[in-house]
Order: sequence, then C-alpha cells, then structure tokens
Amino acid sequence: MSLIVILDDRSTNRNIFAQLAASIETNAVVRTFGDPIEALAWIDTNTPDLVITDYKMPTMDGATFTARFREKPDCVDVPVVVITVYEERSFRLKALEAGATDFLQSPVDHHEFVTRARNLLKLRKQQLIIKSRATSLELELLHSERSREAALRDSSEKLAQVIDTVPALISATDRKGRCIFMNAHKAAMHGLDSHSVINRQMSDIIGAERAERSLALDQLVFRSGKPITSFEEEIVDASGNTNFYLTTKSPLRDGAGRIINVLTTSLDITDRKRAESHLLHLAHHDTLTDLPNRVLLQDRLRRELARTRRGDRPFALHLLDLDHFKSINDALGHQIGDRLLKSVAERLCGVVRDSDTVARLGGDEFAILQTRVMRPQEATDLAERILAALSEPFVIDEQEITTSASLGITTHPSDGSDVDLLMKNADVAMYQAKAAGRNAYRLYAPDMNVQARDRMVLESDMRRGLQRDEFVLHYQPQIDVASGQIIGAEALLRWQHPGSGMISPTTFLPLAEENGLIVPINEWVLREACGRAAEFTRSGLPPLRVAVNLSPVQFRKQDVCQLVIDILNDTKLNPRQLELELTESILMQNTEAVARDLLKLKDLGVSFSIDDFGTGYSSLSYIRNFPVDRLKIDQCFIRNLENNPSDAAIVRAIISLGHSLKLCITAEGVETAEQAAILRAEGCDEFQGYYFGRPMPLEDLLARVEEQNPRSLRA
Ligand SMILES: Nc1nc2c(ncn2[C@@H]2O[C@@H]3COP(=O)(O)O[C@H]4[C@@H](O)[C@H](n5cnc6c(=O)[nH]c(N)nc65)O[C@@H]4COP(=O)(O)O[C@H]3[C@H]2O)c(=O)[nH]1
Repeated sequence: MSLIVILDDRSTNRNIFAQLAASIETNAVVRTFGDPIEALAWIDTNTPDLVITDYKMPTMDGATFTARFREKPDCVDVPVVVITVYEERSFRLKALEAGATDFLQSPVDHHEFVTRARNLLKLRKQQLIIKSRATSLELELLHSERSREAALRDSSEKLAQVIDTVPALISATDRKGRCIFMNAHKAAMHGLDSHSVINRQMSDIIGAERAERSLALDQLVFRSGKPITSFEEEIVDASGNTNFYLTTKSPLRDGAGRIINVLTTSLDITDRKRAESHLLHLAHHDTLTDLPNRVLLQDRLRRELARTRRGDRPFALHLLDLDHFKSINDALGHQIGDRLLKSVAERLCGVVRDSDTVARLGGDEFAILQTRVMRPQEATDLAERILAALSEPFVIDEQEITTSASLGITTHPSDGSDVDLLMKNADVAMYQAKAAGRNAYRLYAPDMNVQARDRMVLESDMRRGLQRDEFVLHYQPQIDVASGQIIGAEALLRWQHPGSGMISPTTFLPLAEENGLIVPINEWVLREACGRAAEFTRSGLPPLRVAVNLSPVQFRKQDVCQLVIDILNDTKLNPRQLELELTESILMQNTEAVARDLLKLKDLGVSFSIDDFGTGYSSLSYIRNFPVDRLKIDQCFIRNLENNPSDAAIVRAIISLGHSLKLCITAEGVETAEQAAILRAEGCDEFQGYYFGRPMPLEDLLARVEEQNPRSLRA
C-alpha cells in the first residue's frame, strides 16, 4: 500500500490529481490538502510515500513547504514532486534546494503525472526495502559483533583455563627476562600463583641458575627468530623433587611480525624417562642378582680399554665358574640354586672395590672387572679373596651348602687389547683352573691357548671316535681272596686312536664329563660289557661278574635306571652278573632319586660298589641309605701299604667298618705279593691290581679264566 499526499489550494486540481494518483496502483491511498500548514500537521503523525504539491499557494509556496516537510523525521527520502507554472529556473532551483525530487509543468499532462508518480513510488519502495535491509544488516552486524566479542572473550577464558590445567609448564618472557605469562601449573610448581608472577624477573621465580640458562636460550630465539625444538631438562620443584621435561621455546610476534616474547613449553616426561631407564636397567642387568649382565660388562670393559689407551691404567678381568653348581641345582632344586647364586653375588660384591664391576654372565658364571691393577699380584690377591669368600659354607633354608669356584684371570694390556680377546683368554685360564682340580685360579699364559686348542681337537676326535667304533673295552680280573680264583672283571675303557694309538681314559674322560660326551660313551660301555658278558656265559663259560663304571654326569643327564633295564633286556645278561661302580659324588647328588633308582635295580639283582673309597667323603653313614654291596679301597692307600703305617691303619679301618655294615671289601691297585699278604691278613675279600693281572682284551681274560682250575669255576 502506498500513501500519496496531494497539496493544492485549488479544489479542482486536487480532485483531478487525486483521481490520477489513485489510478497509479490498485491499493494506493490518497490524502488531499488545500492548506500546507494543515498538511504539515498531518504529516507529523503520518509518513507519506509520495507528495505532490503545487508551487504557488497563498499561505506558503511549494519550496517552503518542501523544506519544512524535509525537516520531519522519516521524510528525508520521501519523493516530493512540485507542480509549477513558472518556467524560470530560479523557482526550480529554490524548490530543488528545499529538497524537491522532481517537477511537473502546469497544466499537467495526465499521462506524465501518472508515469512520474509511479516511477517515484517504485523508487521510494526500493529505497524503503534497501533501508530496511541496511537496518537489519546493521542489527545483524551489531549482534554478530557482540557475539563474536563474547565468543572471543569466552574462548580466551577457556584457553586460559585449558592452559592452566594442562600438565605442561607454560610461560612467556620478554626481552628483559620478565615473566609476562605463566600458567597455574608452572607457577604452582614454584610455589606461586599465576597472577603474582607477572612482570617479575624469571630469576626470582625459577631461581638464578635455571633462569640464566633459560634466558640465554630465550635470547637465542630473539636473535635467530627461530624456535628451539624439544630438548630434555631436569627441573627441581618447590618441594625438592626432580622431574624430567621436554622443553620447546618459540618466538611470539606482534601484528607487525616483530618478536616480542618467547614462549616456553615444557612437557613432563618423568614417567617416560623412568620407564626408559627401567628398560635400560633390565637390558643391562641380570634379573636374578641385579648385577650387570654380559652386555654391560662388555660396555664397561670397552670404556676401561678406552681410558687405558696409553696403558697407564691396567686392569684385570676375572672369569669365575662355580664348581659342581649343576649338581647342587639338581640335588636341592632350582629355588635353592637361585638363592645360592644370589648369595654368591653378594659375597663377590663384598670383596671388590666400588670402582670394580661384578657381573653375572649367565648360569653359574660370573665376571669381575678389577680396575687399576698396577701389579699382577693385586689380581691374584683378589682371586684369593674371592675363593676364600666362596669357600665359607652358605646357609640357605637351614641347609648348609658348600661350594667353590674356578677362576681365570686376564690382565690388560699384557693379555689382550680388545674385549673379545680378554674374555676368551680369561675363559682359557678358567678352564685351566678347572682342569687343575677346581677351587683354584689361573693367570692367563699364552701357552694356555695351545692347550685350549688341543682340547678342541680332542673333543672333535672323541665324537668321531664314537661314530667310528674306535673305543674298546679291556677287562681287569678281580680275584676272590679265599679261593684265589677270578670271580669278576672290571670293564675299563680304551680308545684306539687312529693316529695316537691306545689312549688311557684318564686322558679323555675328564673332558668327556665336561662336554657331556660321557653319556653316549658310557652307554656304549654298558651295552658292550653286558653284551660280551652275556655272550661268553652263553658259550658255556662260568658266569663272571662284570663291573662297569658310571659317571655322575649320567645321573644328571639321563634316566640311568631305565637305561640299565633296557640294556639288560636287550643283551639278556643275568642282572646278577652286573655290578655298577659308583663314585661317592653320585650318592651325594639328588640322593633320594638316586636311592630310588638303585633300589629298583637292586631288586632285579644288580649289585653296586663304591669306587675309590677313602678319597672322597668317606662317610659310611650315608652308605646305609643305599643298597651298596662292596667298597673298593682306593689304590692310593695300597701303594705304600708295606711302608706307611697310617695307610695300613686306614685300610684296616675301612675293612672293619665295611664288614660291620656287611659290605664286601675289594682292594684296588694291588701290585705286590706283600700288599696282597697284608690285605689278606686284614680280612680283605677281593683283590684287583697288576699283581693279579692288568686290564686286558676280553679274549685274554677268557683264556685266563679257562686256565685257572676250569672244573671248580664251572661247578
Ligand atoms: N698303577 C696301577 N694302576 C692300576 C692297578 N690296577 C688297576 N689299575 C688302574 O686303576 C684304574 C682302576 O679303575 P678306576 O679306579 O675305576 O678308575 C678308572 C675309572 O674311574 C675311569 N674309567 C675307566 N673306564 C671307564 C668307563 O668305562 N666309564 C667311566 N665312567 N669311567 C671309566 O678311568 C679311571 C682310570 O682307568 P684306567 O686308566 O683304566 O685305570 C684303571 C686301572 O688300569 C695297579 O695295580 N697299579
């Protein structure tokens, strides 16, 4: 709807113009006035969309009316058409100055009136639309600006909260080293609040020393304009706790791109560092004893080598292996074994200096890096202290355990200039200590390598010998003292070496015991001895007893009981013809299991003797727990029997104690008639020794058996 005002003092004109105006659009509303004052009064409360006014009116001309009209609110933009008969420019100018929009020449052309009026109304409407758009845009803008401000305020508050709560230390400093911002977390760490620190010198907040370092880095950022990417640092908090942080420093710039502050952000990585150092510790330490492991020892050796490049700080490497640890472990169980290893570790740590390193290399093998060894004697002194410390019995779970160790020592610079060589040479020396009877130490000497190589050759020859049937058995007769007849024989191993001829078991068996080859070797011995004995018994010869040596290693590594049963079944030998020779150490290890096995075999008819009696524990009390039939007095007591009264006393004691336990007594190593006479007089039951016959091939033994009163033996 458009509101049109017509002002003309002549009623005819008013009517005509009103009609023309009403025809402009269907819902146009036309108001006519004859008096300008009246019109202006009405306009006070109404805003027309178009005004058409005559110029020449009696009370007020059209220009004045237009000027007054324009003063009214909302009327500034309303189109005003002035109808004038005057053609002079001065009237038109006056009307234009007053704010007229357009002119119509009187007499008015109706078509022109309608066309002009319609165009002006259209213009007016567009103006109104634009105005209202502008207003709403303004409002929108105002609103959006307000909300943006609010959002900004909101987000910066939130940001501040976030910055305060993140577990990071955040602060910014200016060129003068003053704090311009610090999050609550960092301020609290220094026992302060985040507001009180603003504008204070960083040195007042984080301490002079740290501030000096931090500000020096800030200056670097100010100068270079580049951030300092993450570096790790340790920070001590107000309570004195040290934590680890990953710190970054970045420049903060103003609108013109100038660096005004440096932002420092530190992330707490203490947990990560602790996890890392725990992993590092695990990688370098033995889990059982917490001693350094092989990796760490090698690392320390390398460092020590680097330090002693000029040879002014010699050091020693001790390799140590517990003697017979395996037996202890098997006999008493792994838990006790582990506790023994821990106690050994403690004792070792107790005898070294702080600057030395005690390491566990695995199993029962330990190493000691002894630093600053100016004379070889310092190394041997330590070795002696170690052996002494380990020889004291250990008490674990109320059990007393005795152990000892074999130690190999290398020194730098004389025995090696790199880690591998030092380790290898110490190993060689340790083997020498073991070969020397254990519970000993050896300083490495270059010729030990030759011996080590010999051992390697011997080992591979032994394996080959086993495959190629190079082993043979010799049999040494055992004589019944009462009848003087051969009643049995001990099977003794010989190695028919293709290059070296017949080799004694004392040359290769200790190595076979160490490397485990004794297991297949002894299995072969048992099968061969049982097989041959069964064979000659089947051939009609008297049922001689055959004695076979067993090794402690076999009891640890295989089911001896089952093996003997299988071999007896396979060879069909009467179990009563088989005697198994045991050493005292077999009975001392895993006693219950061994006793069970022996009893089982005893039930089948197998007999047992204790070999080398008198040289080991020589305690008759434990023998009662085993089904032992015979004691074999070691040849060392027989050798000087005629001349040495104490040997004679020992032999007498063994015979009488053995008899009291209903054991048969065999004397080994009888070489002379005098020895035999003394032993017979003391009541010995059986003889074995060169005097009665050396170990010999089976055929020779059988010939001897044939020779001796064949009838009595076959009876
Ligand atoms: N000086 C002297 N020596 C005599 C005399 N009578 C016997 N001998 C030697 O003394 C050793 C007796 O065997 P052993 O004490 O069981 O000692 C044996 C035994 O412990 C071990 N051995 C031998 N054969 C085997 C075997 O098949 N298995 C196992 N596990 N060990 C074996 O090797 C050791 C040495 O065996 P061999 O060299 O054959 O040495 C044998 C034998 O030749 C004598 O009158 N005077």
